[in-house]
Amino acid sequence: MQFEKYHGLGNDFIIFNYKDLMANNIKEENFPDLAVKVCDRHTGIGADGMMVLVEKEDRCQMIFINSDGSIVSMCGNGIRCFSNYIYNNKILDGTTYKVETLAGLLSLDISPDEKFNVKVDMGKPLLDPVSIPMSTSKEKFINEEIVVDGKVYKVSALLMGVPHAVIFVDNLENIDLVEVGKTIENHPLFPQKTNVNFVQILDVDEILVDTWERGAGHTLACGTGSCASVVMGELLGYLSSKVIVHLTLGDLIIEVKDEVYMTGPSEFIAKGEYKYK
Ligand SMILES: N[C@H](CCC[C@H](N)C(=O)O)C(=O)O
Repeated sequence: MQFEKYHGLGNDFIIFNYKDLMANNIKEENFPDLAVKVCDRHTGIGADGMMVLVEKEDRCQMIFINSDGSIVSMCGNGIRCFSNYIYNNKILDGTTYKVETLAGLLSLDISPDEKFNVKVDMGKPLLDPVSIPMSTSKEKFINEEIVVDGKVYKVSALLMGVPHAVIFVDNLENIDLVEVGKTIENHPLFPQKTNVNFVQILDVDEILVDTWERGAGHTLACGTGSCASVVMGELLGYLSSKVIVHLTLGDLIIEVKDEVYMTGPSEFIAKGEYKYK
């Protein structure tokens, strides 16, 4: 099957077209197994996740699957890569794309410059535990304490398309991201697990974010996680409503208005033929 590989600030994805998968007799029930195999960085192509594009009348649908095979509703860096694929393959016209996801219908404004910057309306965050979801009787879960290996972490949780836990720290270098991230990802408070974002504030409009992703592990960037971090920082009075998020390979601009807007680049890496066994 024909694939294309893209990355959004190092968060990398393999994209297939649904029609091509069907033509190769790949059933939807095989998508999770295909994702695990194609995302393997030794025996596959290698990626943090896989996306399948379904062409529709005036929009496209994005099916997103983590590298562990879990199907989830949304991916911020992924949807910018997805729009790059749409543009390159001339699937939709114009420079505003509508993309259907399990988190809802999203609107993307593309500027096909050399960095292919895209502004995505990421929708509204949800803070009620039922929506996230969380197993707690609290009305909101903000700056609540979770103990990991004897250390107390102040955790704030929200749904930004997908579940996110946000932890503000003095210095990212002092955090055992893998250990703490993995523990909170799988904490009983999160019945569908969660992504975990560690945030270091540089200024009211400038932060560093490092993310342990549900179903994908430590990634170089997380778009929904960057949005979640700014939403929570603004809510707590730490941040302004427009923030530069510094990630390993570059920056995202996050604006919290009526909805949350994310602007950032994506890059085509390769295309080719993948043999699914
Ligand atoms: N990397 C993605 C997040 C994927 C979310 C996925 N890890 C999950 O919620 O299970 C992003 O840029 O928003």
